[in-house]
Amino acid sequence: KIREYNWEVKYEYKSPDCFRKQVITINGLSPGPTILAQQGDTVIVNVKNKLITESFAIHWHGIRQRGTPWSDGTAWVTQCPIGPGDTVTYEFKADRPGTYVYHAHYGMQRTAGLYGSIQVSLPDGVEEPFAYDFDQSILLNDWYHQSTSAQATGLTSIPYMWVGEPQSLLIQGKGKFNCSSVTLPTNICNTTNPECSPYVITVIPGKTYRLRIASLTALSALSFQIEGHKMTVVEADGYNVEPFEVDKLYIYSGETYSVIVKADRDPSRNYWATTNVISRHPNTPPGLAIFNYEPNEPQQSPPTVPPAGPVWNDTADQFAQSQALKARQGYIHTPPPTSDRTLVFLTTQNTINGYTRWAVNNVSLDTPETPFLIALKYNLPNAMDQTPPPDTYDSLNYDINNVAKNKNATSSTAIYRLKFNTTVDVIMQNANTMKISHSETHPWHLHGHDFWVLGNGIGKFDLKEDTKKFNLVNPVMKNTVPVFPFGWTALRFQADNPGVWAFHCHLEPHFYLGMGVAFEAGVEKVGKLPSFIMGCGQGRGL
Ligand SMILES: O=C1O[C@H]([C@@H](O)CO)C(O)=C1O
Repeated sequence: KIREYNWEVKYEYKSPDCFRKQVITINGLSPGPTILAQQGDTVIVNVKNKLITESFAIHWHGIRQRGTPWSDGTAWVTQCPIGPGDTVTYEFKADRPGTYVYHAHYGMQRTAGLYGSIQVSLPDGVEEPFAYDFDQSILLNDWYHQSTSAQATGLTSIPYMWVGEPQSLLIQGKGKFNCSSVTLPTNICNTTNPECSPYVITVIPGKTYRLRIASLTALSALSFQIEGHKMTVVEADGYNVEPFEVDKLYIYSGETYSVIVKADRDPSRNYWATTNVISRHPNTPPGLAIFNYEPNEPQQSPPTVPPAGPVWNDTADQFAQSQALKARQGYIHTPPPTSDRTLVFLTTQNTINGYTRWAVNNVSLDTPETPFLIALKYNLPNAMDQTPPPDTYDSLNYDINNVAKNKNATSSTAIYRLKFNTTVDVIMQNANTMKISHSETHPWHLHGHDFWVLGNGIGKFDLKEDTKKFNLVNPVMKNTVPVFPFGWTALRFQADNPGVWAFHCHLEPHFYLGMGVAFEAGVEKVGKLPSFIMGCGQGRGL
């Protein structure tokens, strides 16, 4: 079947957390419309850019884009940004069931509100291995009052102006900023504005719910919980996982989970659904929604105080959830037993000519003038740097637990070229930032593929010993995975999707500052590129 959507993208004033701000909307909405498809459907999205003076690109996060690498929507990797006034058509196959998202992928534009959910259901007659009565998408986000361009300008200025912690957390686009903490006229900040009434999840007593929870935060790692209710995790990034019960779900930017919740508590009252910042020292109040039992008043505040979130820096507990994720029996995709190439990626915070950047093996990714897919498909060698970035780092001499002696890095538009159909291991190694005794959690997202998560640990990855401990029996497959402070995460994937694909930290400021790479495989097999991606650099007129 074909699922066709017509979208207009434009700025509107919105007050998602009671503070009025210019927000990028789709058909007047942020979050935008949910894309609903069935496995095997073709999704067509006609998007008109009505931003007047700004371009964009939209990434379909978790959709592999097999056969349509030009529809991946990643500015400078798979396409030129779409200019004001243009209408373009993204077309792709929803080839796997599961929970996915879409979002802007140009500069830090995701932070302006251009995002939404994608639900891909199973074909008729095929059943999930878990039962539920109703299905609902819940998008979690963090929210800044400063505009995207002001944030981006600060990050690329000398001195560096860090974006800081977000002002609020949004649950399905709704949050509550404490307007009385600032002196602003009530037309700019007003907590009684109905636009920022809490999001309500309405349930029927006794029924079972599948909540499809996704995080598209700019910066924050989150925990999510529903007061008094246990949640059973059943899906992660489109794959069935061996069910496990939690009272709070840790979720990192770019991840999606399905949890099963039973509405089996005292139905005479409502409950809080809350989200809290974890992994970074929080300076953002929790996000609150109402878990409403019918027929209680939806907006009726629960009689209790919202449950406290988990301790923000309990890395062991966060790590434990990652360890608990296993492929579900009967749904295991067994990884190849060995890999053809191993990339060891040390990720660091650096300076380049006085600017703060992030780098992989000391190379910070620069944006080319001609998107990689166009440059490689048309063999335009002077469109990008040709010196291959390094496969590994000097692990013998690099101390991941201390600030680097030499903080300098280089920047480059060179990418990794993988042999088509080979198996590639990527070891993500986290290190100390430029601040003493400080390392952050980074969620890494791979475009165009899902990867097996073979293992993770705290400390420096030991190529000999840790490789032996890889889980080759029932590793979960994902498209986004956290790498914990001072820790490592090992991934394996098959370079079997012709195209050029970004692999990057999903935190907006970090990718913007170069924390990513691009992988090419089988680009000669890519079909004719559509003209809508070609409007910049050497792609013009080809
Ligand atoms: O990229 C970052 O910069 C700041 C800090 O390291 C310097 O201000 C921070 O917390 C980041 O994640």
